[in-house]
Amino acid sequence: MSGIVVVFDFDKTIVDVDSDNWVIDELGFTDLFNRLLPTMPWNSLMDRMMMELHSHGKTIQDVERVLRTIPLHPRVIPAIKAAHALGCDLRIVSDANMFFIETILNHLGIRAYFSEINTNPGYVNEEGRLRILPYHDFNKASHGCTLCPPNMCKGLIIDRIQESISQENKRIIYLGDGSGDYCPSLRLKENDFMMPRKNFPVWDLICKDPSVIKAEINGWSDGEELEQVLLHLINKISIEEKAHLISSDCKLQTLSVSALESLPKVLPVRP
Ligand SMILES: Cc1ncc(C[n+]2csc(CCOP(=O)(O)O)c2C)c(N)n1
Ligand SMILES: [Mg+2]
Repeated sequence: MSGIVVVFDFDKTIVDVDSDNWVIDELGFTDLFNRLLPTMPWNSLMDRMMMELHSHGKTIQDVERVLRTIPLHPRVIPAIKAAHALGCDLRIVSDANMFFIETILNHLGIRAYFSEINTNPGYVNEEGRLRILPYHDFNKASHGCTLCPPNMCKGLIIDRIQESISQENKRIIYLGDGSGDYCPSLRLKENDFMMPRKNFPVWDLICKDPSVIKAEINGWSDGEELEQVLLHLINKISIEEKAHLISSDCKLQTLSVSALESLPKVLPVRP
């Protein structure tokens, strides 16, 4: 395992559209969705829309069927497989939901490449209706971050990932497109990498004042560039890691030589 954790956003990063909009549009519920959007938070609206789909006779199989046709750039899966083969720990942080993400990843045969999926819970209830719940239960307590939507602060999730890897000196590469990916980008450290999708909301937010981002910024436009930039960064970090190992090895050798030199040349003669 390399010393790299790659954190992927899901919608418009791994898949090329918003999975929520894809399901609503493909099943013909766009108008109702647009009418309700001004009245409630996005995450609560998705739960409500799943109820609407169910009461209009749309089944879980209908939802799964449209999820299996979601558009994806052809270089994204090879990029994920290559990063995994190079020993990176791959994780997902997404404001979509577990049911959509797992259905898509299982269909694509890439679920097992990810060690962790952090997203809103999504499950089929006893009536065969999909429930979508908030990642943070904002009715109990607010997560306290003003940059993020009430149901999910991706920055808090990055904090937790950083804590879990802090002993191991690992570095993070974060890929994302949306405004929800701005908060985590502010929490990355000097040795980390931010890969914002060019001309998407997180890119525009970063461009307003790039100096507040401590991580190195590397943009990408589509799946092909995502693959090129990601593999370039992994390669660059691996070379740096090797150089660091060699230099610390040299230091050890120098240390042991000087330790030998400082030893008394002649053993003291016992009286
Ligand atoms: C202006 C505006 N209104 C509402 C939303 C909400 N929204 C749209 S798609 C999506 C899922 C993102 O998943 P992922 O985190 O995987 O990209 C969410 C939460 C938005 N992004 N922008
Ligand atoms: Mg996204």
